Amino acid sequence: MRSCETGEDGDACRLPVSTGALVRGPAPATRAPPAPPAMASPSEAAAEGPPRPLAAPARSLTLDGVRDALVRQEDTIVFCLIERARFPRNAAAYEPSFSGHGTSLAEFFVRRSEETDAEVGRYQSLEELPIFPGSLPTSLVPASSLPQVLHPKSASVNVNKDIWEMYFHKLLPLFTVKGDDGNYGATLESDLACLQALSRRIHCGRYVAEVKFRDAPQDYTPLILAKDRDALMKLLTFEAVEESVKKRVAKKAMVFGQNVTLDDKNSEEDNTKRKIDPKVVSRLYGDWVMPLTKLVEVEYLLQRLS
Ligand SMILES: C=C(O[C@@H]1C=C(C(=O)O)C=C[C@H]1O)C(=O)O
Repeated sequence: MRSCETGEDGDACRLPVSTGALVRGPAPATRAPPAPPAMASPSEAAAEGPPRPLAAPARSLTLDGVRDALVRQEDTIVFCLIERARFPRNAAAYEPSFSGHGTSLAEFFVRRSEETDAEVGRYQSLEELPIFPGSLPTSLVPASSLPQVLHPKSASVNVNKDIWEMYFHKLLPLFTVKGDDGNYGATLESDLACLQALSRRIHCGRYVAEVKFRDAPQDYTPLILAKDRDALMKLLTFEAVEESVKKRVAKKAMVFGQNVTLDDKNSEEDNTKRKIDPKVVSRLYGDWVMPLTKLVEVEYLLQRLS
């Protein structure tokens, strides 16, 4: 876990074990020759490496349980954004090539971090999906056999490329101030924490889709067979839930981002200076996090019967 965790419970942003959270499979593909800097497309990413075999469905997976996990992950995401907002934009870290390298410093850092993560077994958990899955080393940690709940083919849905584009090109300019303090290492560390938190949340869409399918196979099956994306999207959408999510994350940004002081006189004034704008967090969810979660749900369902 990275530095933006709230502290008291390092594993609390995960799905509870009863929902099949600690889902593991064998390590991803062994290291390939040095990969080109271009990112894999979501479909390429899904295609890379053998599908990880999954065991029999856990009976305890419920929509309420997965939604509870999503609520808890909101805390992690808001704290991660607050951490990143401590640094200015530091745009030089994202420029296409640095010191003769074919990638940005950001991409270089994420690729190297993911190699280490792969070696320590991070991606044996199906809740963790790499952003650059193409050339990862094998895990040094033996895979353990924990309950596995996702459908093997659908489990590899990976929209990390879209998350990367959204984060760097749309979101970052909305919550960081222009400027450059040269502190690129810490900045990128906190970017990666944001990306991983967003990725975990958005790919929870696979668990949501699995539970929705199991709850109503008679509704989903004909739409899956007809490959009717629009109808699937309509069926899995709950607008009232989405409205509550947007309101709750804005409130969390307001509460977590306030300056807490012991001085009653100053506290009201300080509270107007938030560490992150609640409207940005609400927009992040409304415009990107929830649509991408639903895209994951649809993609998962389309492969659910194969
Ligand atoms: C995740 C779900 O599916 C959809 C996506 C939501 C989200 O990303 O928060 C909320 C409601 C649904 O429209 C769900 O039903 O809980």
